[in-house]
Amino acid sequence: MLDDERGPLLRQALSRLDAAAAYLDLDQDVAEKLGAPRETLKARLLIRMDDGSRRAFTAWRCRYDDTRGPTKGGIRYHPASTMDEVEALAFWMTFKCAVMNLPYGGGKGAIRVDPHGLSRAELERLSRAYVQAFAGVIGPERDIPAPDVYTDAMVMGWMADEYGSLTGAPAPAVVTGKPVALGGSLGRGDATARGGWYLLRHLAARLGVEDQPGRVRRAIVQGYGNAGRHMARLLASDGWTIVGVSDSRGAVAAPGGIDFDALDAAKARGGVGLLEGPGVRRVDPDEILALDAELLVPAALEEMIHAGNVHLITAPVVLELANGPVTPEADEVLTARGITVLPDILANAGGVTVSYFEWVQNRQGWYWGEAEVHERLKAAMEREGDAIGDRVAALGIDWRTAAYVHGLARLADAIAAHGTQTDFRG
Ligand SMILES: NC(=O)c1ccc[n+]([C@@H]2O[C@H](COP(=O)([O-])OP(=O)(O)OC[C@H]3O[C@@H](n4cnc5c(N)ncnc54)[C@H](O)[C@@H]3O)[C@@H](O)[C@H]2O)c1
Repeated sequence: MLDDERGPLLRQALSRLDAAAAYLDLDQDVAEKLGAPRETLKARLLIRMDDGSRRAFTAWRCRYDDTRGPTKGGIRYHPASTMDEVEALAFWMTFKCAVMNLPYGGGKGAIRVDPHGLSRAELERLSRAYVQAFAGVIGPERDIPAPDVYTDAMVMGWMADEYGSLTGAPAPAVVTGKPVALGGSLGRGDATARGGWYLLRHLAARLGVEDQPGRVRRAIVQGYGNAGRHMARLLASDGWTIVGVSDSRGAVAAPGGIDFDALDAAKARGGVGLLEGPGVRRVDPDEILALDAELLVPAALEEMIHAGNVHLITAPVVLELANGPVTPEADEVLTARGITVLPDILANAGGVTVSYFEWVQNRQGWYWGEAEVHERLKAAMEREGDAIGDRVAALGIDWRTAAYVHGLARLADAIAAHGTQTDFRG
């Protein structure tokens, strides 16, 4: 194995694999196969800017493991993206798909770019250039991208269109998270948050945060973006009071709850920190972690909760809508303090689950109503939440380790089912 080629973020992600492996009787083949990505391709995307100049952007696509099916994972547009980050995210996708029992392996992609600095036409040219560069890797049966940070349905629509042009026929199943008009699934827009919300509602009694007469349930949402915004509204619809929110530009505390229309207007004007209203006060982003609350939802980026700020958290339950928002050191602190962390590979798996539904609908050419999508998502979250909860109880371990054990058991079964190991042993 090419250990030295793995970056720090991927190594950190792999430490979760080692922790889970201790609870399973695994063949050596499993560690060897999952210890590094199957392939990571890098390209230099050269596009024409609106002013006539040409600019190059670095891009990657990683297919981490495809034992359980075609690789699946989003594409991120971010100025700080690295190959290491892409590979760590692809590793998480491998486990997330296994945890949810989706017939997929894990992949991920990125372009190192600040999309806010590009015009819409430049963004479209860049997105199409990405598909041109990686057209030999992606495909409905091989590797299926989706949106991630700073990419959305519009970007996926361009990508599906470009792939169709290159191959000579429309192929909607090549990406998920498309606009509904181009074969996207109803219910995909809020699927990540909705999946986390279904999971929380189902496990609420087990976690001690069920609705009870006279009980106030307060939540903090770190990262008021795609996932965080939907989550805040879903929680509020269930009687939760949202007492703090943040984005990359600021944060507010609102002990009496938040007016979401005013918050969206503030976000559109330049960030949630611009929200004003009775009892609302602007605070430093980390300060919201210290607010009195029963639930903290990290929904921004990786490593936002670390050794330097974990001590601020008082909420007894943390639900990870972001990928990798808690560093392993911070995670240890939370576990030692008895705080329950519902891990990313379960808690934010609603997005990829509805992406799977979208792919199934595209392949069938048969489209489901929104209620059917919600019902199937709810069933999937509850089924895997219960199965992981059972491992927590049986093994006396935290939810993250139990989720990894759950996913790893399925991956190990698939690796064994390929059958070759016995051919070479007596
Ligand atoms: N959208 C999905 O379907 C989906 C699915 C699974 C996981 N996720 C994960 O959820 C996270 C958020 O994704 P998204 O699609 O909502 O992206 P997004 O870009 O819509 O939202 C990210 C939000 O985080 C905020 N943010 C950035 N830096 C911050 C900081 N330092 N402090 C506070 N807030 C900060 C941004 O301002 C933005 O509001 C990512 O980790 C992503 O990988 C998203």
